[in-house]
Amino acid sequence: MTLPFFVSAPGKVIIFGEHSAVYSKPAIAAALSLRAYLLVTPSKDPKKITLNFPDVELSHSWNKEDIPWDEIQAHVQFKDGRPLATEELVPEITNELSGVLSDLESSLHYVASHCFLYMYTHLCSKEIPGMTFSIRSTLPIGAGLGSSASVSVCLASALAVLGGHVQHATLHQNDKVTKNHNPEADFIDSWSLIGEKCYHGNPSGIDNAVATYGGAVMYQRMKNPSQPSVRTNMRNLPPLKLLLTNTKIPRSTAYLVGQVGKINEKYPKTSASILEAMEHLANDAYQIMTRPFFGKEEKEKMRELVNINHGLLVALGVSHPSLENIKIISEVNKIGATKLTGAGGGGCAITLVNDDVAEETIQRTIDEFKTHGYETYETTLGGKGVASLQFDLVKEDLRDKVFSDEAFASYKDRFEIDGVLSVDNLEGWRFW
Ligand SMILES: Nc1ncnc2c1ncn2[C@@H]1O[C@H](COP(=O)(O)OP(=O)(O)O)[C@@H](O)[C@H]1O
Ligand SMILES: C[C@@](O)(CCOP(=O)(O)O)CC(=O)O
Ligand SMILES: [Mg+2]
Repeated sequence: MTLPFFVSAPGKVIIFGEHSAVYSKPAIAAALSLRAYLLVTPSKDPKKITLNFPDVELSHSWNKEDIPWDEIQAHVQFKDGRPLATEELVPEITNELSGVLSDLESSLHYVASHCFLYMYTHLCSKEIPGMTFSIRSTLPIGAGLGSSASVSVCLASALAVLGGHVQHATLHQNDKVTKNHNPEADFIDSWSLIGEKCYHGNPSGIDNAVATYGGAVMYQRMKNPSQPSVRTNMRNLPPLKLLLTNTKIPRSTAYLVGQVGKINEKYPKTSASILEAMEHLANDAYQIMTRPFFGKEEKEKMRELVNINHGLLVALGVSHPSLENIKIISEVNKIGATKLTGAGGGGCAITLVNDDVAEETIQRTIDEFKTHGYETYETTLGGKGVASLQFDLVKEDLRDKVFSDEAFASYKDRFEIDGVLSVDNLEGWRFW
């Protein structure tokens, strides 16, 4: 195995169907140009595994020998010689890992480390020398844009490569269009869902699917968890002008998904009707978005559906005053239709901007958002999926800088990270 190397995966925006996706209803989402990057370098001490996750202020090392490899691997299931991503996390493994995790005090650090070790102990083995795993992301964290899934996909792909289950990515972006059957990406997707299970408990799988394959999809989890989810690529995403605005109100997806679960238990019939409405809405949106002609009438319907979807999410109790404020401001300025995106409770909102709005009005609205402390992102939809960057594929004069742990840790913001590493600009990135 040649070290160092990078992997990278995008965040996502759910256009229709968050939360209902967990209940096996269809949802539509697209990958973003904002991404997570994971750098894997050899550890100075080959017995040590180190995590450097500065975005969440986590820096932690383990001695590889302290991991109960034999006890854990006794529970690992295999299929075709590769570790199998199970339907549920195996409680015995989580229990074995708790001993190695006992010195992590914050629950955020515990969850992130558990996620790493759970995948590491399945996909790698004690024979593989120690390494340092450093993650930086251009995505806001805990804001509804799938930062957890992009990290899960990065970890799944890097660990699958290290364990020898998957080869490094080889495709140039344009080759991808012709590739319909992709077992390596499927393996990464299945393991990143395990990562999402470590973060959320009950993920639908839409976030990690989008982070793995990129582009835009209509996604539906099956009611029977042993059946594979249905993923329909939406190759020709209509030209949607979207504003993505972050309230910066922190929230946890696991908590919000749990709250919707409680409403579902308390008022099963009422909640079933809301979820069914979301199902019809996502199907209607899919029909409209895939029409050969996407004109004024289609755009108007999309805006109506955005408003209805937001209303249904409010009914499930996952909005927040700041999200309502973004909705009010965009309506007062008549720039378009707004809904929350992702788990809600804070985090981000999307605004589907009307065609005829003057650029000046959009800018004025963004400035008004700013006065409330909100941040609006310029990003494109339909971003590229999971990718790897091998040392040898980068131009010789750039290698030392690109693959330096110190340089990677020193980038001040997302612009500096993308300035060096962007999958669109740096030569050498390959896609699975
Ligand atoms: N850059 C990062 N470095 C390390 N961990 C991260 C990073 N980005 C996300 N995570 C993990 O994902 C969690 C946030 O996931 P979640 O609550 O699902 O929000 P979202 O996926 O909407 O951003 C964080 O608490 C952290 O454990
Ligand atoms: C609420 C949900 O539909 C999306 C969660 O997205 P995020 O973690 O808030 O980015 C949950 C899921 O689909 O797993
Ligand atoms: Mg998440």
